[in-house]
Amino acid sequence: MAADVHHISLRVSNARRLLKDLVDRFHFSSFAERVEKGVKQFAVRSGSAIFVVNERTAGENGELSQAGLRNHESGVIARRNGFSANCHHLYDYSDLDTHVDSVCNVAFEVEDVDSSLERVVRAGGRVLTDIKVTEDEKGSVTHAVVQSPIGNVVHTLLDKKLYKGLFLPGFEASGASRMTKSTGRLSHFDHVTYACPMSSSPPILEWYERCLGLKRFLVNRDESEDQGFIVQGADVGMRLKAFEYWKCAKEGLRMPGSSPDVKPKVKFVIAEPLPGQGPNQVETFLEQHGGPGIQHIGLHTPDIISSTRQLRAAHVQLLKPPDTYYSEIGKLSEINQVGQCLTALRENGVLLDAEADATDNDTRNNNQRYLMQVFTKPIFDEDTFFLEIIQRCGATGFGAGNITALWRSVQAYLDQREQLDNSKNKLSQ
Ligand SMILES: O=C(O)C(=O)Cc1ccc(O)cc1
Ligand SMILES: [Fe+2]
Repeated sequence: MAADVHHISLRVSNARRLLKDLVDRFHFSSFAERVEKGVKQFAVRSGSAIFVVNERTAGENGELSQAGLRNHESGVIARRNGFSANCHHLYDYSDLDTHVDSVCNVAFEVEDVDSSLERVVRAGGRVLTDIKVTEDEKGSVTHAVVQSPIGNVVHTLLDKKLYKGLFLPGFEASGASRMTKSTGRLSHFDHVTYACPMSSSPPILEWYERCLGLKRFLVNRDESEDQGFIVQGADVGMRLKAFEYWKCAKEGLRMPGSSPDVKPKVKFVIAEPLPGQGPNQVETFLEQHGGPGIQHIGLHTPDIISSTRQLRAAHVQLLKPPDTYYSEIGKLSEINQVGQCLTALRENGVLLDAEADATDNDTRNNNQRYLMQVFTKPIFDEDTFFLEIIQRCGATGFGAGNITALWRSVQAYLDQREQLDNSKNKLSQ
């Protein structure tokens, strides 16, 4: 039974460069690392959101790596500080590697790896790395890795109840030159959005429910359970379906980290293109990434205006919504009603969507639940991954207005990139 996201790992060709971006621009703190010959893994955090940046090495896929060490299937074991591990990216699995930078592992902290894995196997899921115990002087951690039904995405299931160390066995505190304090306000992972091929969501939802016990979550109240939430217009066409981990208490399981410091639940969103569309951002992702995978991650902040100001000051490029967004009918009163400031939102390109409550006839309360969002430009070389900054003020889903505007902001960016690439190609011909 999956319970909560422990960390999310990325596999990139230049780990230090991404680390520097996450620290200098997104104000993550660099706190733990595992740097050995041929292996680079860096852990950074902001609030409870932890990214592990793993560097891809040339011969990783089952061949000898640069350090002359084989991957785990060859069974070559390294011993270091009394700690046994294969000389590869720990708590990860690389054989499904893509040719581009990618976010490929959502690691869940579970109550009991044995029973979680048993459930996966019973439900027909594929185990990539069987149960392993890693340990150092601070205790031990049990983990296993399973394959998700989505492209190169895997899930590490880990239990660290018996561990008192900084992060995970095998990692050490970052060297003094790299150790930094988090100065940003990004507090936790809010959601992970997968880009998937057309009509692929039913078996994906079924897999997550059967194997990990995650349950369907309606994106908003206009969603049909069967069809998902369809966002469609002249220039927009996408089907969204979402799921989240279930309140495990109902099934007699205690979540790790239960009160007093329960982390908010992370949601998972599947985005599929709709039939009959022209080029669009979901297809672009599938093409450039070489298959389905994680398209973006929403990071929560308690104050999106101060966060976006801080990010912009650090040269993070945020996508702008269409010019007309803030002058749409009703937008200004929606913004005023919840007590936000149009100028501050517009200045930072932040979108606001209020969740109207069908059962509540008191208009004063109608628009009290809302959310604010903005996308960053892609943070890898290819357009295969970007971050989203999100602040929820009572709203738990996603609003149609914002989704459309987010879609348009991404599409405008991609179209501009394509034009630029085309003119560059023409010049070089
Ligand atoms: O609204 C959100 O935050 C989403 O995650 C929905 C979404 C998914 C994919 C896109 O390309 C654009 C928007
Ligand atoms: Fe999102």
